[in-house]
Amino acid sequence: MLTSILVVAAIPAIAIYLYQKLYYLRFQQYAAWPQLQPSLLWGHLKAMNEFIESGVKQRHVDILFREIKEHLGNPPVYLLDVRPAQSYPIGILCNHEVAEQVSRATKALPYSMDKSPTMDFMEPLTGPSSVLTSQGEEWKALRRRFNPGFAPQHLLTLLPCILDRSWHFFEILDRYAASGEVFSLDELCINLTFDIIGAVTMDEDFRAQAGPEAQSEIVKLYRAINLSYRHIPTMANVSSTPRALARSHQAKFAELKEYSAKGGKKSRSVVSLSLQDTDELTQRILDQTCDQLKTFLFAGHDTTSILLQWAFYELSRTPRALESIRKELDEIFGTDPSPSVVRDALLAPGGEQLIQRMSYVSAVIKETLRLYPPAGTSRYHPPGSGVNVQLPDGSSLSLDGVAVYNCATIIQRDEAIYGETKDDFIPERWLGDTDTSMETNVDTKTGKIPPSAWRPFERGPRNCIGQELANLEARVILACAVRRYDFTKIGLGEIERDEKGQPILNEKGQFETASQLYNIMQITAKPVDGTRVRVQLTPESAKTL
Ligand code: HEM
Repeated sequence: MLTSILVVAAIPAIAIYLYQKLYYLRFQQYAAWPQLQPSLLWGHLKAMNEFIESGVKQRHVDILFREIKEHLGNPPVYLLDVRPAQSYPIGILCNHEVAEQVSRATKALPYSMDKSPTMDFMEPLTGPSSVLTSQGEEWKALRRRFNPGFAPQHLLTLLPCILDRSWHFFEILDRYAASGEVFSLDELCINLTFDIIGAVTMDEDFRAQAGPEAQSEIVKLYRAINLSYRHIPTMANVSSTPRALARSHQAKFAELKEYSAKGGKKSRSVVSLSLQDTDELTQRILDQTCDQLKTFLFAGHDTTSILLQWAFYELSRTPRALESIRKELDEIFGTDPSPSVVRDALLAPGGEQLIQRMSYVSAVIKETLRLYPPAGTSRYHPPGSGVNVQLPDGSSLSLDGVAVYNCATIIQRDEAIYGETKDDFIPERWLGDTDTSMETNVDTKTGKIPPSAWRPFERGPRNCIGQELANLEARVILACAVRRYDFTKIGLGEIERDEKGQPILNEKGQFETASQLYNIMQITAKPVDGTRVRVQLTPESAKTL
């Protein structure tokens, strides 16, 4: 009897305790952060849902984050309390100076802040020991091991391979130009960049562009994995495909063992670098190498293919930019627009210097990655770590316990930096500072754009190891393609025409479009419709046939 009375009496006390605890978590713990009005039970989940419902539901979270930031009056950072959906809140970093403090090395954090557990969703794809998600000394050792494979001088030796793989791409485009068929540029670009990264990582020809019959199993598996992330991945498809990948990689290692035994350790492919100094292929080494291969294969093709799609699309609706890029290429390679002319010049002695002269091409790449960064970084330190950042007003903010996200989509469209043209495709803004390398990226001559306000490859020690490869691929492919083809977007983002069937040029020098092409989240940020296009040979190219 007494026990029952005590239990009944304890209920209000427990309820009050729980209420106070929840009240603290929702309204006090992170009160220093700008944020939407939280609800006691749901934090910001309900409010976020209202934002999701107010627009196209599939849109990429970066677009949603941007809308919330504008709603909040453009603070430099803000908080989304997504507990209990996740055990920690998310901090959206919208200001380049704050983002820079998260990504740079400090005395206390020589490899910058740790990667966030929000990255765990990548594990089925990249494995537990991936260079992308590993931390501390383990990460440093991996990075050191792979750096030689991405040194600028070494990358130039890949030029013949990049050009060779690109040839299939141009052949396929020629076929589509002849048939007039509508096709997915996404599929073509993915297959192209997969073939290139296959050669770089494994010295392999995956024949991704050779059609479903001839494609390597790995290509099909990656496609399946990627699609499984389109919606919430089901355990079945996410867990089985990487296992199959692992089997496939392990078969490769057996070959490699033989290859190494013959003294073939000179290659700088990821697989060779991963196994260098290895005398015995233990299961641990096999597993670790497999994780790195999975990481490089994925990270090395997906993002670059997105860059190409958006670049072709933006050029197709910006006649001024298309004219400028073609003019630059005419000046460098002569007026014959055949890709073979560009290839021959690039492969001839001194060809590398021609790449350095492609300022406008680089500006197009830089501007495309500014508007449509395919990826970002997220970092986390648990409560009590003592990690703070300084906000632009000089105040200090604790990041402890918050998974912070450097939202490049927001940062790279900051009106305070890019002005009223923040949402417009203007490659010219980069002329005079077309260096796409994050290490050497410097202020423009006018000093207007701070280096940290352009961060598609992220910055600091955990920046993208493959950025120079991506830049090289994109420059070579654009240089060969933009004078040969005219792309026309079909469906979403299609150009509007007047009653005479002519495109309508707006005051920004771009063709008006009837709707807007946008990104969705499919691991990275990619165009929603796979970039459906039609392609034609340019009149100059048609003449050379
Ligand atoms: C346009 C193309 C690319 C973009 C926009 C891009 C973007 C990024 C970003 C934002 C990160 C940081 C991710 C994070 O902190 O979670 C990153 C890391 C990484 N990227 Fe890329 N990437 C591109 C191309 C490539 C290529 C071609 C490769 C491989 C050859 C590659 C391999 C990697 C790897 C291995 C990391 C992890 C680096 C580390 O933590 O040390 N990426 N990339």
